[in-house]
Amino acid sequence: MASTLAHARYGKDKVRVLRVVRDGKTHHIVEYNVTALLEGNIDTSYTQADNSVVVATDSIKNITYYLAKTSPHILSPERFALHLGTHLVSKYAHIHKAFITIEQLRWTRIPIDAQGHLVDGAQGHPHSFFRDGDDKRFVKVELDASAGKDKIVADVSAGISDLLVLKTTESSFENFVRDEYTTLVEVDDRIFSTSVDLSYTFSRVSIPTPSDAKKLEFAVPEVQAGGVWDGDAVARRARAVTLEVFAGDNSASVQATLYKMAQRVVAENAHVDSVTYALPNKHYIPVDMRYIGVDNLSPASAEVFMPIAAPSGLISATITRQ
Ligand SMILES: O=c1[nH]c(=O)c2[nH]c(=O)[nH]c2[nH]1
Repeated sequence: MASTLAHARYGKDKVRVLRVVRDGKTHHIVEYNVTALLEGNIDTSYTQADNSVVVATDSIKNITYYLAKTSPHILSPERFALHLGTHLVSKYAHIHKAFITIEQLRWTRIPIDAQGHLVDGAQGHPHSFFRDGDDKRFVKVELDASAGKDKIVADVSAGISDLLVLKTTESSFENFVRDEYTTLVEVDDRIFSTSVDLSYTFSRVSIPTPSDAKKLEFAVPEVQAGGVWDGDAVARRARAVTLEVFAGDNSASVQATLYKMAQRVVAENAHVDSVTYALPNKHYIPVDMRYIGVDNLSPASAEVFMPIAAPSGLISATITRQ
């Protein structure tokens, strides 16, 4: 037969889990969409209908829920992904790699003061939450145990998607190439809106061998809260930097603003090796009202805009530590 199985990977997608952690009257929650995929000596399940090498995707789902119940790392998506992946490659002799993706949905405490009133900046209710944004935090972990179950290494990247922002001034776009195809006019003042996709890559970590495949604890000191790459702290800083630069930059272009954001993420996170941003330029076009004698086109008088769903620009770049 003139074909061969070049690559095989399988597992469970969209495992939805909400976990409550009760700390007295204060409750913590996380909501995750988990993808857990496996590679290893599984080729015969494709080529010879040999299911003896298949850990059912239903079992992979069950393991995800079991660890959501028992893992001490559940509140951190980076650590939970490392734990889940480590468990999978440790437990099954013929599984050499695990690919875990976790998307975390936002749940923020409702800011209620001691009198029960909604107050901006109040500490937050102990057990009531609201969705305060459509942006998601995500984590991607690749666990590789192919050098041996005692030599597991993990590549971890994480980031933010769908963080929608808009500013109404301090954005321009001038001095671009002008030729026979150019119709865009130069503007020194425009709306700038984008839906930020940001991902950053951490330096590789080694996972200490779990002494028993069922053992749930594993310690990766650099990954713990306060460690050299504490995923929660990096995610918080990356989101803050993105919003700060977006708001504060007098933008010459999406490209120039993106570069400033990425430089700061690298500068402020010692163990982030590289940062990639993908920024759609979500165009808002001032409506031409000259037909009725109204100026809505010059930057100072433009007040009514038409959001353009498509096409959009798409500006991306990766910035690495030197
Ligand atoms: O910030 C921008 N970068 C571009 O590359 C571009 N191209 C375009 O038409 N408008 C813009 N804006």
